[in-house]
Amino acid sequence: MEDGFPAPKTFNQGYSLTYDDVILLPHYIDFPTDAVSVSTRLSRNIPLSIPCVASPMDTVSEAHMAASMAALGGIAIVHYNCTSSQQASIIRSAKSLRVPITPSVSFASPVDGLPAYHGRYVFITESGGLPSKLLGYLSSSDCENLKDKPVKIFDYKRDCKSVEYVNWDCDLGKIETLLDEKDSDFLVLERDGEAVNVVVKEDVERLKGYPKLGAGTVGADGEWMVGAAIGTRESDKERLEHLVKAGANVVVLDSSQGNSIYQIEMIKFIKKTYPQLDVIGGNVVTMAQAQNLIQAGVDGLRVGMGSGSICTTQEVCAVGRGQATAVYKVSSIAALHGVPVIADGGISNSGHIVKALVLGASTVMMGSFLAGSTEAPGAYEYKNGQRVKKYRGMGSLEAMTKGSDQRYLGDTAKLKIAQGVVGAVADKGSVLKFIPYTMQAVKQGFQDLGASSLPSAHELLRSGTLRFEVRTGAAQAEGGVHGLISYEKKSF
Ligand SMILES: NC(=O)C1=CN([C@@H]2O[C@H](COP(=O)(O)OP(=O)(O)OC[C@H]3O[C@@H](n4cnc5c(N)ncnc54)[C@H](O)[C@@H]3O)[C@@H](O)[C@H]2O)C=CC1
Ligand SMILES: O=c1[nH]c(=O)c2[nH+]cn([C@@H]3O[C@H](COP(=O)(O)O)[C@@H](O)[C@H]3O)c2[nH]1
Ligand SMILES: [K+]
Repeated sequence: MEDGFPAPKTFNQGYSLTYDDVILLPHYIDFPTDAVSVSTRLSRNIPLSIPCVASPMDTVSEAHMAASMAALGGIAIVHYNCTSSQQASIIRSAKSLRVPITPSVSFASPVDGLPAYHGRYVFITESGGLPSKLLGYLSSSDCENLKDKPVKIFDYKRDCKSVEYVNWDCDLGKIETLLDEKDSDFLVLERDGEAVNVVVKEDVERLKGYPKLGAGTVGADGEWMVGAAIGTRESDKERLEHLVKAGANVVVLDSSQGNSIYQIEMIKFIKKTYPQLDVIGGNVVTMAQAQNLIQAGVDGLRVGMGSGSICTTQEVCAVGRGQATAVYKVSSIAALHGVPVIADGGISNSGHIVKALVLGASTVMMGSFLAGSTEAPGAYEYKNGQRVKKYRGMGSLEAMTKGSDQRYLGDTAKLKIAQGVVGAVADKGSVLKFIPYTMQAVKQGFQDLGASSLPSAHELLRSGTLRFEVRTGAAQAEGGVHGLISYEKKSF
């Protein structure tokens, strides 16, 4: 008596399926939720304690995201829509944020006016950001007094004489004690003579209220592990040299279609030049694409073409694949070679994460899911009364003209075609809070399936014990909230 379909039968019917199209049939529970382990690998040699990766996008992954994802046991891949020295500086900065606090303050350079949105303080630094030399600061009441006046805030700053400095590797407990002892509202963390972070008392209180952090992603040097994205141009070889010097622990070759001569040559170059460095290739969605990159020597594969929330690739180029099918197909071949797979794009809830992992992925890479967090780059704005942050595709016109012109206007292509959009996502608070809750939900999904770990889920998948069904439109509607006049969706 057959009930549900095993994966090969579900995914070999000529349909491009995505997460919402399929549903997993529950199996047998013989362990508690807390017995589920979600520890995994990003690539051959990078272990993670949670399967979460922040996408290499300029509205997602910079220093604070990288430090916080590593503190959670995941990792971020720093984008490369900037100069190589800026990218290297983001990596160094992330590694200096031992306590992953993202301060609710703003930063300005000596030539700046009052920022439109400032938090409790505006800190003036040489570079207008961190790490940099601190030159002075203004409190929110100072800012109120200057409001609507066209001033250079540097002329009105308070000096740093009374500012308390502590070493960058100070832990949270010590920071808290020092704030009390010095009766100060904030402390500046410094490394090699530069301010690397500012910690305000209320941010310490907030951090203490978040779920307890587990094992972070720490490298052999005792610092956070941070990944970096690069392209496949000649100039990316020089960029990589800077990034490796800055301490990048893994490199992602960032392309929508990774099965190219450019990428294969780059993989071979990196494996020869930096044999200790893991290289993740992609993106791929078919077994043949994956096979080529595996043969070239990748240590991990990134899967997804057109599945991202800001992607227009499938519309513009007519190529891509439904993400559930893509993850299943690529993982099937990658597993034979021990190459971990990253399911990239299209994640909008914990159920999607469960599906991606159960279909064979070792991690999920997220853009929109993280872009509204405190840790994502950029300031919050208000749109129709809602607090939002900007989120944009790296193939959007706006992102392309910011830094990656060469990639698009390069040698042959003279006309720019966008493959992404610019948008905004709602404020979600800190990743340090919502990622642990999301992981708890993933563990509950695994428990329902009788999978106590990722390897056990993959074993259930390959043995045909896990059963799938494709949901009709009506079944999908039934699976969501329906039939109510109004409701509030609060997950935790
Ligand atoms: N996952 C997805 O579905 C998609 C992601 N994106 C994102 O947008 C960004 C840009 O993606 P792509 O346009 O695919 O970037 P890309 O850098 O791979 O490709 C841009 C163009 O440069 C060419 N190229 C690359 N290396 C070359 C070399 N050495 N010599 C000559 N030509 C070379 C490529 O063939 C392509 O025409 C990335 O951040 C990517 O992740 C964009 C579209 C889809
Ligand atoms: O077609 C695209 N045009 C773009 O401009 C673009 N920018 C990013 N990406 C890809 O989308 C992933 C993030 O997707 P989510 O927001 O759904 O997490 C990312 O991780 C990328 O794989 C793009 N795809
Ligand atoms: K899309």
